[in-house]
Amino acid sequence: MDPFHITSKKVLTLVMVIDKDNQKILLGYKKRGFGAHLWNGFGGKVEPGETVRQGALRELQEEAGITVDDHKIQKAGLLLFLFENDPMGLECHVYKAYEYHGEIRECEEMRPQWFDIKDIPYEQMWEDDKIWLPELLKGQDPFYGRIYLKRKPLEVEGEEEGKVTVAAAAPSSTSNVSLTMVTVPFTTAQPKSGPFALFDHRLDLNLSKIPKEIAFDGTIASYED
Ligand SMILES: CNc1ncnc2c1ncn2[C@@H]1O[C@H](COP(=O)(O)OP(=O)(O)OP(=O)(O)O)[C@@H](O)[C@H]1O
Repeated sequence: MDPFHITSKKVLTLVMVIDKDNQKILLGYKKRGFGAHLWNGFGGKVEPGETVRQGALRELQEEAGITVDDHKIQKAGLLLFLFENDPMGLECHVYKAYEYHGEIRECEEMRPQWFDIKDIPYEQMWEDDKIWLPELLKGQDPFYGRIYLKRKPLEVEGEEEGKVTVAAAAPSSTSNVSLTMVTVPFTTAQPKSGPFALFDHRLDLNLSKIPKEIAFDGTIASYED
């Protein structure tokens, strides 16, 4: 049995806000939940009754306090995250925006901060971000990626430098009930890049050749712009 076979998916969004003039990117430090203690774009689960784009705009507003005009948020890609021995995949719709309204502010889930594009903290981000984010920044989008992840062992060797409370990866991905908060040590030797390690990936930079409906693993991803 293929350990990466999925039978269902959750639909998620991820918005990257970029200041082209100053060559900066807005990232948020996730304070709790799935991906806690990692820097990432802003996003979350699409709620019933909203389009993927509406979900992306809502999450950006909730997590960073800012809004983007509907026509100014551009689809940058579609990523399918597959976790070993987890039948639930995550279909992540990635957007980019170069303009926004409002004041950036912190909330109880995310702490936003601008980073120089040349100093993106990839070592404290999901390991897959370093696969696709450089392509987005180079304008090599839209892309379609399949990202295979394996749970990291919780035990770490080496000198202990600190403790971090993370959501231990339980089989059901983002479902809150399946996450257990545990405190694990981290060291300088261990990248603080979350509970999953990148196992394999395929990134296709030629999304325009892929039909609007992409069939994979017996399910259909709707690709809206
Ligand atoms: C596996 N590799 C990954 N690489 C890069 N980004 C990843 C990711 N896996 C999940 N993400 C993003 O992390 C956020 C989780 O969102 P998440 O907190 O679960 O959603 P939401 O805010 O709805 O949750 P609440 O239930 O309200 O806490 C969401 O933007 C999603 O796109």
